[in-house]
Amino acid sequence: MTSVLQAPANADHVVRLTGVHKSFGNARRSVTALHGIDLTVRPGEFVCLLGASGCGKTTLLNLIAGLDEPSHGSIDLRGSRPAVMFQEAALMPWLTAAGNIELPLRLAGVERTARRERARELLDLVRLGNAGGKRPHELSGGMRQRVALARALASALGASDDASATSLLLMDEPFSALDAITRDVLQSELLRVWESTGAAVVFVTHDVREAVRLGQRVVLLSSRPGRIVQEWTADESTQDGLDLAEVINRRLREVISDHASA
Ligand SMILES: Nc1ncnc2c1ncn2[C@@H]1O[C@H](COP(=O)(O)OP(=O)(O)OP(=O)(O)O)[C@@H](O)[C@H]1O
Repeated sequence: MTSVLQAPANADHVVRLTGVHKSFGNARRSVTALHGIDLTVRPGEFVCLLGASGCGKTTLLNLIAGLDEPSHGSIDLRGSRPAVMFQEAALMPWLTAAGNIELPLRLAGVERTARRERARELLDLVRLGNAGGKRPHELSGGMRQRVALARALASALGASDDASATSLLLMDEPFSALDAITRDVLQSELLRVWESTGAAVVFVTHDVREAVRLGQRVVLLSSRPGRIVQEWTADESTQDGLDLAEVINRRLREVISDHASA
């Protein structure tokens, strides 16, 4: 059975996946990307999905975003459609930074003064208060991703000052194309923005250190098909004096070598 449900208003989650399975292709040439995924994300939670290339991270994010449908299983989503942020900022080149942030509000029918005000607030939030009038080609890669983050927040939170804890932001390796220094800065910025908005975040990465730095929970996926093999909480105590990133790295290497020898 396949279903995408709207949860009741008092749900304890922003999204809950139960037995989610996704295959591509037809019966003769079918690829099982995801198998039996059970995952609950609570309001305001920051969850990192970690896995090797091709393990189904993007497929999972697309299903949560409603860009694709599961072959089996259910996705129980609270509130409005989640906002998505990708590796590339994908800004409209003819619009200013402020215009790009206003776009989802415009599409949602928010009136002009309210959306301008909201765009200004969000530009300040991502520390681009002076760059609202610039077009994407005038911005650095890091600045473009800040605009994309503000646009995603506009989409997730709308024009309301009430930064609702029911909103959900999906991020697909948003910093992986940036240099190490810019990535480091944007990771800190994202944590600050997450704390100040209260939105739940599902963040896809193949970088263990990034997952451990950002996530309250790190969920490890295996490959072909993608299954959840283990998950850790950020405050978890580890044995043998290893830090959590090293523990997860070891498990990731085991998962990759199991897959290679299968
Ligand atoms: N539209 C599609 N048609 C056929 N196969 C697909 C399609 N989309 C994804 N797949 C397959 O599903 C599996 C998971 O792909 P997905 O892009 O979700 O992985 P990923 O973990 O996000 O990879 P990466 O980290 O490299 O982006 C892969 O084997 C991929 O080839």
